[in-house]
Amino acid sequence: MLGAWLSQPVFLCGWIPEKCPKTAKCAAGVFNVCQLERLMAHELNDTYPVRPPSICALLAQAIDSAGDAILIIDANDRVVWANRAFARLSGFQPHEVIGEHCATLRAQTSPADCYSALRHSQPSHMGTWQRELCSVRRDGTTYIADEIVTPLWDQGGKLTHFVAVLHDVTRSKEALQKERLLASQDMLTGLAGRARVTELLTSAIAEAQQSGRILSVLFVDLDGFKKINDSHGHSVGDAVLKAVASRLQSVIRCSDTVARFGGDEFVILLPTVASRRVARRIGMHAVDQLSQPFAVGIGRHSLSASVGLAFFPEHGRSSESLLNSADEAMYRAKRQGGSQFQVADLAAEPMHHGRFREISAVEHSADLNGSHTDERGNPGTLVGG
Ligand SMILES: Nc1nc2c(ncn2[C@@H]2O[C@H](COP(=O)(O)OP(=O)(O)OP(=O)(O)O)[C@@H](O)[C@H]2O)c(=O)[nH]1
Repeated sequence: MLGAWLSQPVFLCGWIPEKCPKTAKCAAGVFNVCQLERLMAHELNDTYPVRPPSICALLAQAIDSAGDAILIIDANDRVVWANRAFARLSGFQPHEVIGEHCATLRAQTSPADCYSALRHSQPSHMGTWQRELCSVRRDGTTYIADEIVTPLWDQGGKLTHFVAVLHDVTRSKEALQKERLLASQDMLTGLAGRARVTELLTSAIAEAQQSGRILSVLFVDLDGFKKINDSHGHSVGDAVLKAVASRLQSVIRCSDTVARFGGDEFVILLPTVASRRVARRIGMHAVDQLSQPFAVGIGRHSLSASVGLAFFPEHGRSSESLLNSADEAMYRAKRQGGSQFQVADLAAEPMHHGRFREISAVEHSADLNGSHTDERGNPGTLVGG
């Protein structure tokens, strides 16, 4: 890191040619670049017929040409120097920021974001601080930079400056945020996404543990959905997925959640269901709803769904194990011809554990020893409304 070596006088002394009579003294001493330059100009005049190039100028040129933005800030948080990459990143020309307080460059001005405040925090083993900061550009937009801050000390051990090397991470941060949003919300149907429902399930498990209320998860997978895409195109497939989402929402209460887990898979979370019988009824209702033809565009499209149901705690004590159990039951429904509903069955040989995460041996044994219900769903039949 450029910022790191700026504070290393040994590196600068290494520049001194072999003939330098002061090499040993230089290597042992602590000099800043301009002191070193003065020393060399003075001491080497007799040795060298041609004066060496100015180290200050060379370093200034090197730092000015660096790819990452570099700021030098004094101990009172005022900018004393900025390079060209900083101008490209922020839109501020060096003369516009020199003399300014660093807080004027920040999107939010928190005293903790100032450089002088870093003195109170522990630096890394390299003697630097690394942090991520949101700063403001000249045009008012913001950028996020990974910043490595190196302190500079004088000969008396007093902190005089900070060198901040800023690496722009705005794009990767935005991509990550977009990815998170996509995972928390499904853009096509507007339903919760996989990450969101997993989060909700985890907190519902914690609440069910406290309250002892019944919590269940339904895993819904459409049967033969690929055929709709293949025969009528993706846009019809998309419209059918949206219609599936609204039909599934019609079978739940507002305290429940329907999520699109991915592709043609949906999850229904019933965090506080009145009884196991009600949960089974909702599962069968979902099968029934999705077996009614979908009128999309000019055509009517027949579809069906396989649904698996798992209860906390008997079919799993974590979000992953519950989802695995519901998924396993859904696969059993599919293997038996689809368009039906099955309850997770711990007696059956697990076929698909691990699709979300392997159930741990402890968890599985806890499941086997738990109060397993003997209730089963009736495949394909709708009981009640
Ligand atoms: N239109 C559309 N199709 C999607 C989307 N996401 C996934 N798919 C398609 O959904 C299909 C899911 O594959 P499968 O689960 O094998 O489809 P299936 O025909 O229902 O198979 P079974 O589950 O075995 O009955 C694939 O063809 C994907 O291309 C989407 O957002 N829109």
